[in-house]
Amino acid sequence: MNKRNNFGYKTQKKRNQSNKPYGKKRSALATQKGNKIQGKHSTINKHRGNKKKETLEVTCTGLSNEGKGIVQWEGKQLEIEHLLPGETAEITMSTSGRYVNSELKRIITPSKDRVRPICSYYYDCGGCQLQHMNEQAQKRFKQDTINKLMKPFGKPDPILTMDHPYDYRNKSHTTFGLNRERQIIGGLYAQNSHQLISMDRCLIHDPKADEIWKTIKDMMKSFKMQPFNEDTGRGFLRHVLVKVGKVSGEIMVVLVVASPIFKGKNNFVKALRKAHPEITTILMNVNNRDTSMVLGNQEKVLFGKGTITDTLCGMKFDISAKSFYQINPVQTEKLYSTAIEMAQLTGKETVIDAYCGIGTIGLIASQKAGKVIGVELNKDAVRDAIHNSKCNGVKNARFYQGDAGKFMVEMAARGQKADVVIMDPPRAGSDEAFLSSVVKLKPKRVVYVSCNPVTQARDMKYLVQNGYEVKDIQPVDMFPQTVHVECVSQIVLRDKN
Ligand SMILES: C[S@@+](CC[C@H](N)C(=O)[O-])C[C@H]1O[C@@H](n2cnc3c(N)ncnc32)[C@H](O)[C@@H]1O
Repeated sequence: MNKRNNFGYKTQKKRNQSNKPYGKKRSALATQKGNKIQGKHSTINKHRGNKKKETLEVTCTGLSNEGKGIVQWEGKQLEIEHLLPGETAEITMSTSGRYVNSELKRIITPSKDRVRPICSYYYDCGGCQLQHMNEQAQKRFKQDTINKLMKPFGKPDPILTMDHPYDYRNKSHTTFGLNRERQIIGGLYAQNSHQLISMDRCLIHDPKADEIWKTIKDMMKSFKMQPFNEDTGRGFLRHVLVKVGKVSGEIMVVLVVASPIFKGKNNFVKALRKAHPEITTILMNVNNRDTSMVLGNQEKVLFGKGTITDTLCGMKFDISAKSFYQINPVQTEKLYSTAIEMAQLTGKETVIDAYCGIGTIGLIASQKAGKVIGVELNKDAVRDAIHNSKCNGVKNARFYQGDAGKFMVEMAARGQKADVVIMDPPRAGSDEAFLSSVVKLKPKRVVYVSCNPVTQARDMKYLVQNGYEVKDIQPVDMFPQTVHVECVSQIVLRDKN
């Protein structure tokens, strides 16, 4: 058994021993970012000299953007996971060459914001980073993060939080491995690693998804299905992806396998459907590449239509295995309603839905717009968007496959017009090709939806330097218990332009 102190905190040494997949070793350091080295479970700070492991008493002065406690040490700033502002604690510092690994050992004076995490895997998994904070502290942390990043543009509105901040993820993917006793285990990778953490419930997943993958894990032995081992390249089942339509109740199960030869697949599908008659479609996805990407290119429908349908803001959306679909539908409705309100549509406008995924925002906006033009890189998502347009009887929307930046450059070169641009790029944000074309097209309003306010603030700065001003900023908590925060902003063309 691992030892925990009063606050449920385990030491790094104990954590490393838990549920390690057979024969797999935790590797040492990860990537270097500026002057900081990011480690697997702990923050590793660059420092000169060779020192032995030592224990220090420190006081936390604030939180980093990643939710880590900031402490000062010998004139340097260290970031310690799971430490809260105002807390005094013992940390261990171990030096290896030029690198110092600092981590929390014992909390001496706990913060009033500290709670015992309700997930028993919290300190092993790393998928959530804020469960040791109460809800008010999580809310304050996210609001402060957005306020700091958006300071050059004005004061953001209060964050829209979730009433029940658990069970919200409509998509989960589980990985399988063998433990030391060579029994099959299933769970999630620890953050930034391929260390499999055996678990039977993730409190932010839809509970149904966890029941399904556990059934699959229990079926594996009788179907002689081995978990795939990344090191040896042997084994069959790599992951199970489950997507749940929260409103429709439809469920998709994707068996991600290492080889297209799936012996006994009909019996497997029959047994799985018998155990879970609520599953509406089952797919096999073949991923035989040496990659950390979950899904491969080959896909075969084993049962059902191969997609699920869900309802969002009163419209129906078909979702494929590979298409992006927001993972928290309760908060997505708040996000989309805010975005469409910010677009201030009157029924006449030409709206660009850039990075449109399966067309959700554009199709919802089409009810209030003259016409919608959607652009998206993923061809499966574009196919879904076109299908979704037809299913909802939308006549004024067109969707195109391609890079949004290139698409906008071509639009600007052809002298085409757009009144409103709604953009929702991936975490990396947009690019100069896209943003400079927005500046050329001069839409009256840009509504920028983002899951990464750091890149959003960078892109907003470009627009502000090129004729736009920020009118409204609304953070939305789409990912409770984690450090992530969604943000939508309304950016308008300044009068003189
Ligand atoms: C955050 S998702 C937003 C999707 C959609 N707006 C929604 O709310 O469901 C970002 C989307 O951008 C797409 N994407 C990524 N890079 C792109 C690019 N260069 N050009 C166009 N789309 C891109 C991704 O495939 C993904 O569907």
